[in-house]
Amino acid sequence: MILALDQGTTSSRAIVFDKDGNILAVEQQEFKQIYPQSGWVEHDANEIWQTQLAVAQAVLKKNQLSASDIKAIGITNQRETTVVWNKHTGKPIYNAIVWQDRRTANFCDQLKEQGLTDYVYQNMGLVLDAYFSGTKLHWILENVAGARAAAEKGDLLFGTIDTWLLWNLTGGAVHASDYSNASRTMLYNIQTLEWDQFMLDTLNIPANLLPQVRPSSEIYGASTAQLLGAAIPISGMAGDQQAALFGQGCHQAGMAKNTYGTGCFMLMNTGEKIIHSKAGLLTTIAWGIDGKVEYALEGSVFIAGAAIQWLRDEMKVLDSAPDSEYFTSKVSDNGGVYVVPAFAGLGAPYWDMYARGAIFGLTRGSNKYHIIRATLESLAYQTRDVLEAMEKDSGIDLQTLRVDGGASANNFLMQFQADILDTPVQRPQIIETTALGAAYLAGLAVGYWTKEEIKDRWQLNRAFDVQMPKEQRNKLYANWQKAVERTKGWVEE
Ligand SMILES: Nc1ncnc2c1ncn2[C@@H]1O[C@H](COP(=O)(O)OP(=O)(O)O)[C@@H](O)[C@H]1O
Ligand SMILES: O=P(O)(O)OC[C@H](O)CO
Repeated sequence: MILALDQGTTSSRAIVFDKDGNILAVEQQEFKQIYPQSGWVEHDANEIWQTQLAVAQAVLKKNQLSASDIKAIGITNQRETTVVWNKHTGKPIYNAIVWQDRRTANFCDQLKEQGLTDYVYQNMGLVLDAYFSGTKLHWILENVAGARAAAEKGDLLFGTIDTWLLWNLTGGAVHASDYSNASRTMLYNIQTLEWDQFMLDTLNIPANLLPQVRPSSEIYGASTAQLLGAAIPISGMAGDQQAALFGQGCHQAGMAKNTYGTGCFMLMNTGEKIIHSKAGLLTTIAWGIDGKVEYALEGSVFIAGAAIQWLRDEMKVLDSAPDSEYFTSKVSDNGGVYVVPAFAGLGAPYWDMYARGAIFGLTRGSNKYHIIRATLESLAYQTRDVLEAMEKDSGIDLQTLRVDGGASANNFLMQFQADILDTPVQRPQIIETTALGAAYLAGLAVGYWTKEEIKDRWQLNRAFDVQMPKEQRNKLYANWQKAVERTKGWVEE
């Protein structure tokens, strides 16, 4: 069996997979979202580690498994989220700054004014945006008392969540990341496969903070014996979206998947080729395996399932996210209502750090069901924005879209998605493909699986074919585009 640790934006999960890639057991714990100011999002890095450890321990205990049943551990994680800790005490010096956090937007603008946009695009494959780790790390060094001096003395370590978990699991013995996570820092050169000295100098980041970057499937170290009962090799690591691409079996260039979690992330495998987007996508490292690095094009949508959580937690119009499907069926259409959930600005393909969320088209007859429906629909429209960019950049007309992630369980959403894209949608048996991908990467490295064995494992759960007439699709999407335009540049700083 393989144990996958899936550290997401809103919860930590531990999933045990058997040799056939089936889920044997799952444990999950949500943790605190911290919003210290408008546009800021933080996590307590200790709580991330504690919840992740607790679910790993619980999944073994509740299922009468022992460490010797587990051949390897794979780690997959929310990407970009930035932790800095003291390497002697193991204590974070500040909360983890989450990928959705916009506090460095102004600093990004200054970097743009210095003419860095093209450098970042060519060498990091990224858009110069507050999304990525580099400016978050810079902020911590500049703003946390004593941080700069401690960094210069060599007392601090930086990591994205993969690195933080690996360091804790190995009792501080291993400070490493994998190619896929490193490519999201805006500090890692995806052409030379090295930390980029020019970016480090520009952001004033001492190189001694940085983890070693290693392949996504190899033995990094072992968990310390007291954590899970005995030492277990940790042999797979990848950012959650790249892990999902792997878990969806998109191992060949031209294959793509879309994950509906907190955000929505569409990735297309482009093989060993770096394709620089002209349509607002990112170029990222998919994984490094067997001495070879492969790349992907990515469309990152910041708010997707999080908008449904917002309906549940802030608007209090839902008791649970799955209820959104039932409530949506209470109205026959969106009643002209459009929700643009630009709560953290807009990601691909717009890249507007100053956009904010809005509801359009309200009339006296609008009710909560329309708003719930319009919120679900917004996930599908955002996906179309990204798919159009993907098709332009790759020159590939996608015949079907493979989907996964929590919100892909929503049948209304998946049908609407196929209709709005005018492309059939395929949902696999296992929608926990992020964890599955991490398990595959870990299992490959310890010889639990061969590449051949995992190649054709993908199984269809349900296909959603296009049913909507063209005129209706065009009208809905045109209104969406109009709504998006009106949210842009809302915050003036
Ligand atoms: N049936 C559903 N319909 C709509 N949204 C859902 C449904 N189930 C879960 N979600 C949303 O999906 C997200 C959880 O998906 P998950 O893949 O676990 O995300 P993450 O890994 O980002 O934490 C939540 O934001 C939740 O609101
Ligand atoms: O937590 P998730 O699964 O929504 O993923 C977050 C992404 O990795 C952010 O880039």
